[in-house]
Amino acid sequence: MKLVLATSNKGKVREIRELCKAYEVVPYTDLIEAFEIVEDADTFKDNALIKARAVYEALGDEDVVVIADDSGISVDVLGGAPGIYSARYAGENASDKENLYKLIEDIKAKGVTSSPAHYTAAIAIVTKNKEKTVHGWMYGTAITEAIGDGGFGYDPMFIPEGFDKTLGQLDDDIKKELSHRSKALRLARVVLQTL
Ligand SMILES: O=c1nc[nH]c2c1ncn2[C@H]1C[C@H](O)[C@@H](COP(=O)(O)OP(=O)(O)OP(=O)(O)O)O1
Ligand SMILES: [Mg+2]
Repeated sequence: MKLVLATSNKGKVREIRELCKAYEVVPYTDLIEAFEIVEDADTFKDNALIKARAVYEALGDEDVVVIADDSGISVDVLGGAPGIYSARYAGENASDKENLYKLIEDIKAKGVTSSPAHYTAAIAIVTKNKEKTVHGWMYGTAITEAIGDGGFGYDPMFIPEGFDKTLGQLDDDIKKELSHRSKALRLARVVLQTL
């Protein structure tokens, strides 16, 4: 079965491919022109559904299976920010680096050098007559330094629980075991088997 990913994030495509080896995983931008999808819901789940539905409809092939991931980081000392706003924390078209450095500065402004934090991933699966969502979480510590260049997004400032290095430094295989996205995709694979 072919899975079409409703994302334009290359880091997600790489990770989802690695975690869904039994499927042919194709970003929707390989099939049709990229278009803007307004992610204006107030939960990860509803934003994932918005993306998956938008791509399902745009493809115009009722037999296709579309998967979307909406995810983000929540920092305790910031009351859970940036959460669903993670991708636009430093502004509408902010880069990963701009978002990362803004988060570091905002944690520092609280007078601390680290804070408990967690990542959330909601995965939506949309196909003919069916919409399903699953979630996964990864807990750890957000630090006020960026170390390493592995992963993507906020990974250089995130130390997963039980480790003393950031996801920027740790091997990809470790993130693959523990991540919010891996956990959600494990559940998504169960749903896919029922299609
Ligand atoms: O494993 C992760 N490691 C580091 N950072 C991460 C991760 N997972 C999500 N994040 C951050 C990146 C982005 O700032 C936001 C996701 O925003 P989100 O809207 O879901 O994705 P996006 O706009 O990059 O791509 P798209 O919407 O096309 O799927 O959270
Ligand atoms: Mg997005």
